[in-house]
Amino acid sequence: MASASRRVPTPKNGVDFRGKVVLAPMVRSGELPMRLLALKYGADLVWGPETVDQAMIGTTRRLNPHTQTIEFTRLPSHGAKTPCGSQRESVIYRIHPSRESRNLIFQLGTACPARAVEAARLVAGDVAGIDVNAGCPKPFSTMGGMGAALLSTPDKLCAILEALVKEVGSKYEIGISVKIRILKTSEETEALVRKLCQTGITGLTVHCRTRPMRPRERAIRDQLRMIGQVCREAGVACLMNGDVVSRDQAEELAQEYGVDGAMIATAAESNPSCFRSKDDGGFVPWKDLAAECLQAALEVGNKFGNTKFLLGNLIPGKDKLHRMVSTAKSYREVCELFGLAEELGGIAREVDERIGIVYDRDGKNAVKNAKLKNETARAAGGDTARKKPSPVDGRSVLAQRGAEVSRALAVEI
Ligand SMILES: Cc1cc2nc3c(=O)[nH]c(=O)nc-3n(C[C@H](O)[C@H](O)[C@H](O)COP(=O)(O)O)c2cc1C
Repeated sequence: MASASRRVPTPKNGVDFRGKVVLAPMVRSGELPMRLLALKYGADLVWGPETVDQAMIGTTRRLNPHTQTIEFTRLPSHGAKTPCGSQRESVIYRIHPSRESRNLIFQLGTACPARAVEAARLVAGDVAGIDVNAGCPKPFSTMGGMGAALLSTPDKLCAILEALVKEVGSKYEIGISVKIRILKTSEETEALVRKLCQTGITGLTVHCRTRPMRPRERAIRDQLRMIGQVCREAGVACLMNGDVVSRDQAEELAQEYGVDGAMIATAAESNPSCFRSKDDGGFVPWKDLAAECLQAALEVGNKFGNTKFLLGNLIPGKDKLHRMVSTAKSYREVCELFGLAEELGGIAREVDERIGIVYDRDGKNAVKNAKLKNETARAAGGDTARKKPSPVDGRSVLAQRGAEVSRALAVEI
């Protein structure tokens, strides 16, 4: 891959993007289990999903003793309480310090330098870099002046990056970077990239689509060489993004266009082993990846709904397991569908319990969010709280279904 003549030095606790093939920031798809899988299969760095500054500000950082993860949690913003006065905290961001911190880039959604700094300071000690999202075209992002809207307000974008470099990058010795889209003309993009490279950032990722382009439209690479050149002159590492599907292809493209590395999104969403080169073993079958994803989700106590979403990306839509997983009501049920009840049943039961899912006599789900429901019932003088979940009798319907499915699919674990 291309080497720079002049380089913005890599901060002590940061990472150099040069020579790297990395997992893209993806809301929902880039949660912790997927990042761990991508790292396992050779991603050099992983971006977390965009997190809006205001969502981070006001969170509490704590170590979860069950999972050894760092969680940034907050109480629901509406302030509503259960009748007994307690509130359920939601996890806004979760990091596995020993398995990913040194390779994790936190991506911020922001439109304000002061708020960006306040939010970034909360995670700066736990990550290798802070990235600003200046490429998301979705209305929820652009309406607040964030994401791709920042491409139309380059002075604001530069002010945000400069504030982050000064107040967060230098103090925590990590890199600050930005992810942009290409603009309509090469001249416009060049002017923007030159400006951004003067802010003190260490890296820039360019998604080779313009703001109005849909994800299915092919990425446009004809501005890439110029962007790589401008970044190289300024000593800023440049990653390309858009329609990159594997490590081998990423390395070829980076060489061809004179950029420092590549970022992969949708190809990694459906197969995170795309980061492994052919020589090292190449792509892994989806059944193995789905089972590994489930295991990682249990280990880190991932939100159940998100785990089903991640599995839904890995399991082909036409496979009947896809639908069965999507209607599953507990981790234990998913383990049985995969024929993994023996290996993972114990931890699945534990995690289900922690997230408030209990089973009824038949081994089916009894109550979702049982803790909350029990609290409500207790406060209202009801008796739901006294009912304990019964152990599963014999061979449950779920177990039978799981065994059938895993036989049919010959899931090899
Ligand atoms: C499910 C999903 C979520 C995404 N979320 C983000 C995000 O949080 N921040 C961001 O900068 N881009 C986000 N993107 C865009 C990707 O990072 C990437 O730029 C885009 O998908 C193009 O890369 P690809 O052609 O490899 O898919 C998202 C894309 C997908 C598919």
